[in-house]
Amino acid sequence: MFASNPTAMPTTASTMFSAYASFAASMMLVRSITDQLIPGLLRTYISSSLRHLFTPLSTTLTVVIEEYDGIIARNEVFDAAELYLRAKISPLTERLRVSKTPKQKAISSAIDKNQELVDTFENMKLKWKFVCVEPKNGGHYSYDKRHYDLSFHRKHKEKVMECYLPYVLAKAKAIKEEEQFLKLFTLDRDENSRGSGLWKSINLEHPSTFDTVAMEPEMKKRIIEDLDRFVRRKEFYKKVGKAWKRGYLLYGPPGTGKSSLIAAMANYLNFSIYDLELSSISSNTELRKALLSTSNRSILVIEDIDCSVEIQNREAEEGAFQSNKSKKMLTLSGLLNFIDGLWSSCGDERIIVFTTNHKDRLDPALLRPGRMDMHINMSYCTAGGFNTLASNYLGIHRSNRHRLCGEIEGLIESSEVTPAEVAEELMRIDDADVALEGLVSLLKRKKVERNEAKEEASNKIEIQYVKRQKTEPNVNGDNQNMLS
Ligand SMILES: Nc1ncnc2c1ncn2[C@@H]1O[C@H](COP(=O)(O)OP(=O)(O)OP(=O)(O)O)[C@@H](O)[C@H]1O
Ligand SMILES: [Mg+2]
Repeated sequence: MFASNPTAMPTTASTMFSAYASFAASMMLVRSITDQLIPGLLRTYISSSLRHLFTPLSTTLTVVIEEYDGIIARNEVFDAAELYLRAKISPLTERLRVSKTPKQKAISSAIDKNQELVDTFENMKLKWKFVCVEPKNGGHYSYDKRHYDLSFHRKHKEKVMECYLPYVLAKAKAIKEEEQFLKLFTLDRDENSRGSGLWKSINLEHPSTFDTVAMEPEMKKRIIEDLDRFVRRKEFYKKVGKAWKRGYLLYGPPGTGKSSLIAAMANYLNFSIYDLELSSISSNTELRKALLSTSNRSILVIEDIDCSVEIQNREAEEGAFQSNKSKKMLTLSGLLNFIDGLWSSCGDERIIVFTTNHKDRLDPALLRPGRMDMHINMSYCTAGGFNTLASNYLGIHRSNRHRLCGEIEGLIESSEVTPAEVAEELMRIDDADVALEGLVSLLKRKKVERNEAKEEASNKIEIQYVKRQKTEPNVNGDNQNMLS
């Protein structure tokens, strides 16, 4: 077409040059306008996003498994990974953390921070990395933030989420059951309310079991049956719309086995213990946080509830409400509300145990029927309790009954001796004759002391009565004089 019209060429070329010149000029204009209108940062973002569009997507997907879900609740996947990975350590790992508790049969190891290991599952390759981030000065956290990075080919995403992670959880559960790793949790706090406020744990190594706790066999049987019924009745609790929880109040003098019984319950049920010291908590909000972050299948223990001054009784609480401190203070109603209300909606298979040396000092609201399902009196040592201790400490059973057992059984209940005192006496020496003779003299001494104390107390009452009679002649109820 061009060839057939030679005159057209110069016109076309000049048109092209002028078109190019005007295009270049417009581009420069656009550029200078964008430079002026779009700030530098946004420009960089747009250009990096555009670049990203044209670079191929990485084939690796990394899942982050943090130790805490939010700030307070433990992430069960993290705990499971910790257990699961112990069995996966390869000879190439460069740094390990090792530990062993008396109850563990073997040394257990875990990868140290920034170490990696590779696992395979159904032809998938999975890379684990343990990461610890130290707290920054002035940051939100005062403790190491720990997490695992789990990396794999992104095409396996569904399989990892639906098969591999559930497999890790199931494996960890099996390892835990096999090792009977019960935990004892306490709040990470000091008396100035410092610390992370999170639960920290050690392995619960308390050797107490229902076989070793000295108490009346009938009472022991009732407790075991109660616990059995509780764990069996998941469906029942659901059907009647009640929270799957059970409360026990253990009361009795020091050294009668309250803490030993709690450990026996934990060992029997395979439940971890959360030991909550109310004095380390300063507000209802903190209490809520602490309780919400406990796990299922656990026993929450609040010892010496009568000593927790702030929550002792409602009057004190009402008084406090008038002061500015009220908002910060831990209140009895905060505690009770939690037990009754919030607790109902937060998890399953929870046991709560209160202990006290003085049941009579507790607020009636705490003792109301329905609040604590079972009140257990941990009394001074009974004949039944003595037989358990004699069997545990000296190997004395019905078949090889010792000649002093009868005398001890006759003396023990009137001596008001605690199982702790009996245990101490029996542990003193290996020789059963000497140990039991020692116990007989302890019981006799205690009995005399007790009678003397009783006599002294009744004398005191008599003296007071006589004194009052002298000052108020009508103290015996004879008010004839007043009437006349
Ligand atoms: N009923 C019991 N059966 C077996 N051992 C016991 C019993 N009571 C006490 N003991 C022995 O005495 C020690 C102290 O008992 P424990 O701590 O269980 O008493 P407690 O009632 O919790 O006391 P406190 O009120 O001071 O907390 C235990 O380690 C255990 O050896
Ligand atoms: Mg105790």
